[in-house]
Amino acid sequence: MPAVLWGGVMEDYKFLFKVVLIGNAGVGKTCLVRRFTQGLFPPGQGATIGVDFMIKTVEIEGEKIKLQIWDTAGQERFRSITQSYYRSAHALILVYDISSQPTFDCLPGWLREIEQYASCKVLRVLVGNKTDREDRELPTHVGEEFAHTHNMYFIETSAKEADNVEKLFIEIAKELTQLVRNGHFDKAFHRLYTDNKGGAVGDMSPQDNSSVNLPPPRHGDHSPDSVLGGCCPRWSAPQDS
Ligand SMILES: Nc1nc2c(ncn2[C@@H]2O[C@H](COP(=O)(O)OP(=O)(O)OP(=O)(O)O)[C@@H](O)[C@H]2O)c(=O)[nH]1
Repeated sequence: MPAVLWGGVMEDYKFLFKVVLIGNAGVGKTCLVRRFTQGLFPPGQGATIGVDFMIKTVEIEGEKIKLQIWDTAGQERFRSITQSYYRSAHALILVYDISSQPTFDCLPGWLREIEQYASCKVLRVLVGNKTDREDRELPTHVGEEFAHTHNMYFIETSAKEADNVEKLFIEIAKELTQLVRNGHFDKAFHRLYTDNKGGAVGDMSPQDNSSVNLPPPRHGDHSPDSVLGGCCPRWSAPQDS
C-alpha cells in the first residue's frame, strides 16, 4: 500500500483514481464536486476557469480509495485545456441539467470528444443533475435511454439537495476498484502506485478537500497508452440508476 508523507501526515491508500467531470457550462459540475468533497452547496458559484481539482478519500470494503476529482470548465473557450485532462481519466462523468434541453442536446458532441481524447478503457457515467428543480425538461427515461444506447452508467442527482451525489462517487470508486482487481487497469495501477511511493505526485495538492487551478499537463505526460494500457472492447454495464 502506498504511504505518502505530506506535511508530516502519513497517508495510506490502496488505489488512486482520477475522475473527470465534463459537460456544458452551468450544469452543476462544480457544485457536485463541492457537495461530495466538502458537503456544501456553494452560494453564487462562479464559472470554472480552466480546470480545478479536489481530493477525497473514501472507504470501499475496508480499503482506502483516493479519488482525485477534476472539475473542468464547460465554456467552449477552455475546451483545448480541458480536453488534455480526458486522457488520464479512469472515469469520466458527463453531466447535463435535467431542466435544460440544450445541455442534453450537446451530449453527442461531448461523446465525440470522449471518443477522440479519452482512453477506450475509461468508465463513462451520465449524470442528469438538478432533480430538485420543478421545471424539468428531460424525463428520467430519456437520460436512461441515452446512457443505455451509449454504454454508460446513469444516475440523476441534485447537488443542491445532496441527492445521489455520495452514491455517484462511491459507485464509481467501487466500480473502478473492481476493474483494477479484474486487471482492466493494470498499467494504470502500476503507474499510480509507483508515482505515489515516497512523495506527492506532480499534479496533486497536498491536502484532501483542497482546490487549485492548474495549467494543462505537459505534452506527453498522460498518453492513453502509458497510463491506461492499450484499447480493449468497450465494457458494457449500463445498470446504475
Ligand atoms: N437547483 C439547482 N441548482 C444547481 C444545482 N447544481 C448547481 N446548480 C446551480 O447551477 C449553477 C451552475 O453551477 P456550477 O456548479 O457552477 O456549474 P458548472 O457546470 O460547474 O459550470 P462551469 O464551471 O461554467 O462549467 C449555479 O448557479 C448553481 O447554484 C442543483 O443540483 N440544483
